[in-house]
Amino acid sequence: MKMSQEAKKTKLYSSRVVYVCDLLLFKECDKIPNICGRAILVHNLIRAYDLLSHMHLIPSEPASEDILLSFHSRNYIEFLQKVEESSDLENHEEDLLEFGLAYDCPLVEGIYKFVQSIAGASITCAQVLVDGLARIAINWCGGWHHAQRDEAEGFCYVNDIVLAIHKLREKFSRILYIDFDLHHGNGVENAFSFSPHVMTLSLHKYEPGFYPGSGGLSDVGLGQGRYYTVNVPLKEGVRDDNYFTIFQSIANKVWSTFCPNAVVVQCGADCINGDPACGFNLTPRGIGRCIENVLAWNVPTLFLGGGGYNLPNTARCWTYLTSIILGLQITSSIPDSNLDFMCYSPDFELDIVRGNRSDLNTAEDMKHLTETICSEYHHT
Ligand SMILES: CC1(C)CN(C2CCCC2)C(=O)N1c1ccccc1/C=C/C(=O)NO
Ligand SMILES: [Zn+2]
Repeated sequence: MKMSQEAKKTKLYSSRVVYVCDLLLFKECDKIPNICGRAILVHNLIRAYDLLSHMHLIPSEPASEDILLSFHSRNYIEFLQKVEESSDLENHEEDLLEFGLAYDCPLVEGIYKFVQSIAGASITCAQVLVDGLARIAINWCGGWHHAQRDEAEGFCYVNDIVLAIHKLREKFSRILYIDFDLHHGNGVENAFSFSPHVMTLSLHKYEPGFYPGSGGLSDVGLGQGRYYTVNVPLKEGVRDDNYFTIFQSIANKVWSTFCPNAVVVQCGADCINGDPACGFNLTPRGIGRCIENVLAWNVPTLFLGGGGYNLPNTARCWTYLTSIILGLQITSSIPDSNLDFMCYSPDFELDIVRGNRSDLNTAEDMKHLTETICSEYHHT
């Protein structure tokens, strides 16, 4: 049967990697406190390594009110719209607090437009995967995993991940969410804790008093979703080999039992050595090995950003991960054509080496975690 032009075009894209390239989005993303300037730094480094020419660049569409309401409450969304219009914020004090817009989620200028833009980028990527226009999509401005249905949390104002997974559910029946961020992906886990269609797997630092405090080993999901929530609580200082070994064991078990037909990966870079969050002792190569495992599954996959407070290191990490996703070898010396070249001093190297701090996760800890988690499947 002769292939139509449209089908040929779609066929062509299906092996492609789509990358959200939108200067307006980068500008909005740079409004987020603590990571101001990060979005364009990441993009500039990816461009300096000439990786853009290997990807299909797409602009981002802002999310409509209806799409935002597919997860967030009407109260929360209408409050964001109201606050954007009003100039006198004084008498909104208690409302701001009620919707989490304080402390680590201070009000940002034009907050509703900001939320539409941030959410829209990940949803645009999900739409590309649903339409079969590509097998892989990347949005380093996404990954805001703490936002809850009716409030901002942990400097996440909108849960773009939940909205993107909701969009993917239009076509895919079993979606695996993997969260490599240093912090537990509580917002995404909460949204799907009752669902057997979305399995959430989060590896994170877990110790008394460490934010957000959820994501313990016994946190396995609820009701129909029991055993579709997987948490890997780790002590501080974890290194590449321990991390990759436990990820590989769990990921392969999840692959063979859950058989996902789509994957969403949150690549928060605050787990990398040198981040001020100072939690784990990983390097981009360690995370790179984990995503190589995911890429080998060959199912539609969406890659998102997340935390990452050492801005040059976050740019190094996500540029390296982009090269892994593209299957390209890139040099470790930062191209001096890069606009922000001086940010990468004193080494001007892409590689981030691990620190000397010890890995508090003992071999017994890792064995216990692996056995407990991998044995869970006898119940289902
Ligand atoms: C204020 C920032 C966002 C910045 N920050 C950096 C700056 C210095 C050390 C780590 C935090 O720990 N923060 C937080 C504060 C309160 C609640 C959550 C977070 C972070 C969440 C996160 O990264 N999720 O993936
Ligand atoms: Zn984080």
